Amino acid sequence: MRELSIVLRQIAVERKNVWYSVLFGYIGGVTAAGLFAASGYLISKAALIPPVYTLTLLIAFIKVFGLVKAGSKYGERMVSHRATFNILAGIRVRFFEKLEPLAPGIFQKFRSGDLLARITGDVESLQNFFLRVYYPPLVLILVFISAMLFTTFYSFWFPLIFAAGLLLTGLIIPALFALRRQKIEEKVRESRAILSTDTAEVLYGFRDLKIYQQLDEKGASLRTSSAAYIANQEKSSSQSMFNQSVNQAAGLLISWVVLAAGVYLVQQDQLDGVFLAMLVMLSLNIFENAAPMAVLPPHLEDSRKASSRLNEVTDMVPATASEPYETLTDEAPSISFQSVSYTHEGEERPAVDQTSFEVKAGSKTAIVGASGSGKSTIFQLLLGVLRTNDGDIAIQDRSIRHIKSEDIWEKANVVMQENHFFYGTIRDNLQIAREGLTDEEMQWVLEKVQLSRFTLDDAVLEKGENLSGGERQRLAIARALLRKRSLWLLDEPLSSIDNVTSADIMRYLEERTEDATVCLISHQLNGLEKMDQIIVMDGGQIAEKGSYEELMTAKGMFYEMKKIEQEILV
Ligand SMILES: Nc1ncnc2c1ncn2[C@@H]1O[C@H](COP(=O)(O)OP(=O)(O)OP(=O)(O)O)[C@@H](O)[C@H]1O
Repeated sequence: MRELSIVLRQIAVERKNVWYSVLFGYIGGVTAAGLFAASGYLISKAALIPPVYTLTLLIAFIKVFGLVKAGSKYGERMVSHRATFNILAGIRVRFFEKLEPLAPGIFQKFRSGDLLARITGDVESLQNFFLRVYYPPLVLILVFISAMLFTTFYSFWFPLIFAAGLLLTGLIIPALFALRRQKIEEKVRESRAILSTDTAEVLYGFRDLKIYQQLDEKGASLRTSSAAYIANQEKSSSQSMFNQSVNQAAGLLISWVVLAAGVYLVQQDQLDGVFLAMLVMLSLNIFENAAPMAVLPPHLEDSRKASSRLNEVTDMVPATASEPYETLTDEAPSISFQSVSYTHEGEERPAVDQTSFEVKAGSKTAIVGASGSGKSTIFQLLLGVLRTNDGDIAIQDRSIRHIKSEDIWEKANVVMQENHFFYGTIRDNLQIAREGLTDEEMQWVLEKVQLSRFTLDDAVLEKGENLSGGERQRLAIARALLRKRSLWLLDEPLSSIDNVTSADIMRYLEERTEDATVCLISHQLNGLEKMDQIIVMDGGQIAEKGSYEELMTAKGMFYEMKKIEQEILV
């Protein structure tokens, strides 16, 4: 049951609606049984030609039962569904709250399609836990107990038959079917996850698949996984119908037993024959309600599996700061790396290996080096997205272990190689920089990054698909410029922009970041002359560091890189 804690906790929050569901369910069940029983009694009694007022009274009873039954069934549906939607909403919020701190590293463990299947399919399937597993058995047992108590007045045999029937239809038959259902439900879940993963891959990789003419092949594989999911769902539904029908047949059989017992008792003069139809009708009604119990174990199993899959994600321990928490001031920060090492999950070679360097407050540092030398990993460690395996990082002389990542993100302007853009307008994408931005401020900054040909109302498609790589980079810089922060982390922010535009924007950035601490990752070695410090990375380690002049005089790696760049440019 531990795995169901995610849903049980939300049910506890909804306990008022849960109790109402049970109450309305019980009233509905008892009045439905009363309606059937009174109808049976009315038919038998009418055959004996009683006084009219007896029949009138019985008809009035039936009408009242009918009305109360309809009202309470409606009430039960309403509160139980309200509870279910609230429970699902609560689970989704909880799941997202847990997911948020895991977000940067989550894709190392889960594929996005699989994660989507968990967030949508698994959460959705938990609706069956409350609606079919949690409260209906309670209602059923209460109605059965009431019916058994009622029939005790006629003979002790009836409650015994009812109890045996409840055992058969509520426990034995569902348990017998449970195993078969388990297998098919497992297949449904598996095929749903495969379909979701395949769909996400085709959607994300659509353009490349088209260019590499692999779309037909991927499309065919997607159709196969979709057909497998549909087939498994069909099998699951028909099996569920079959199980319910068998349980219903068992219920009818019990009603035959009630009839046979009743006939015997009438013959033995132990029961008035006028009650026979009433008892059979009562039995027919309550065993009809027991039929859905056949699908209870699979729903329970399904909910257990769905919860476990959700727990697999939420049980991941996020890389968080530990107490005592330290907060950063708004001043330009100093940064210090002390023998920092980090190895990405699943990798053997450290991406950053025993790296130490200092960045003075308000200084400008460039990090250069071959592709894969660990430059971006340094930024991720600095932002607290990744936590060091070894060594320590300090910002404003405070260990990053005690600084919440949100605090670092709050203080930093980050422009990465790839930045996310939302579906909407240029304005929507700039407004996330900070609250209260005016159109004038946004237009002004667009001019500064040479995007003045765009208006604030121009559309931006998902992930900025309708913008060129360079335009996306400039829009990301514009967004950062609007934030006005004292720490700038720029990871090749101008790599897709032509040299002239890039030099202009760089000049403007220099002006705007005069007092800020700037760390710039760059493949271009031009324009680094003004940097206070250049760090040259090689295979996760610092090969050399110093000012431009120092490195050029040392004639080391930087000097060689610069020579190669010049040869290429000539
Ligand atoms: N999420 C990840 N999972 C596993 N390995 C990773 C991950 N990200 C980076 N790496 C590995 O870590 C090493 C350093 O990568 P990093 O992105 O820091 O290099 P980089 O110097 O920024 O490269 P580039 O200049 O191409 O951006 C590389 O060998 C890379 O393959």
